[in-house]
Amino acid sequence: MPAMNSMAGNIFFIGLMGAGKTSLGKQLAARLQRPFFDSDQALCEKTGVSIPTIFEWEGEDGFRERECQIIDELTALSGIVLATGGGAVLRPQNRACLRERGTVVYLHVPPEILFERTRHDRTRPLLQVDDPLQTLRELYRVRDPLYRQTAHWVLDVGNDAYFSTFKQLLDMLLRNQQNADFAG
Ligand SMILES: Nc1ncnc2c1ncn2[C@@H]1O[C@H](COP(=O)(O)OP(=O)(O)O)[C@@H](O)[C@H]1O
Ligand SMILES: O=C(O)C1=C[C@@H](OP(=O)(O)O)[C@@H](O)[C@H](O)C1
Ligand SMILES: [Mg+2]
Repeated sequence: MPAMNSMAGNIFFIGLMGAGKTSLGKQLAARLQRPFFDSDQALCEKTGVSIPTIFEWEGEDGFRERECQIIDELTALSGIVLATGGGAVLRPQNRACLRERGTVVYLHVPPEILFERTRHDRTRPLLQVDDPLQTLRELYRVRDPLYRQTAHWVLDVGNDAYFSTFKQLLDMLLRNQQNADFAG
């Protein structure tokens, strides 16, 4: 694999809960030797409490307000890999920051697969409901068009194994770099 460290610009991951933004983002940043940020992690560090606690104390609206601020701060950095939270695309201001300040990759995964990945997880407040699959289907219905309008690339992950997805991601970045080198 040729070196990609020279690739300019930010890489931002978007997609639903469990799509792999945090895990793939972290691994990609290590591979590219870039700083990695996760907007949820940054919020936890800033507030000193967990995401479920922010939801409990301030509701989803309070969380979205904080998320909007942190996305503005993080997308203003250069040369980073950023994993956003699944709801980051809900606000037009976030969509504009992401779209204009970096290359946005949508990790597209159907709700049924996301359900299998997240069903034992207790850290995502929106999925602590009687029927999380139904919630994921509804979130997919509302958000999939927003992810698509924000993304520069859509990676169809489906049922692929983790390392196969990671390889597809590297291939996509490499093709993009070669195109940019060719155009430049
Ligand atoms: N093909 C895949 N791509 C990305 N993650 C995968 C894949 N298959 C399984 N996973 C698992 O799904 C989970 C995704 O969680 P996470 O990275 O926290 O997602 P997000 O930040 O998008 O909510 C991880 O445990 C990861 O190992
Ligand atoms: O989809 C959402 O609205 C949310 C996704 C979560 O991040 P992940 O997508 O990393 O799980 C986190 O920001 C919060 O629980 C809300
Ligand atoms: Mg995450």
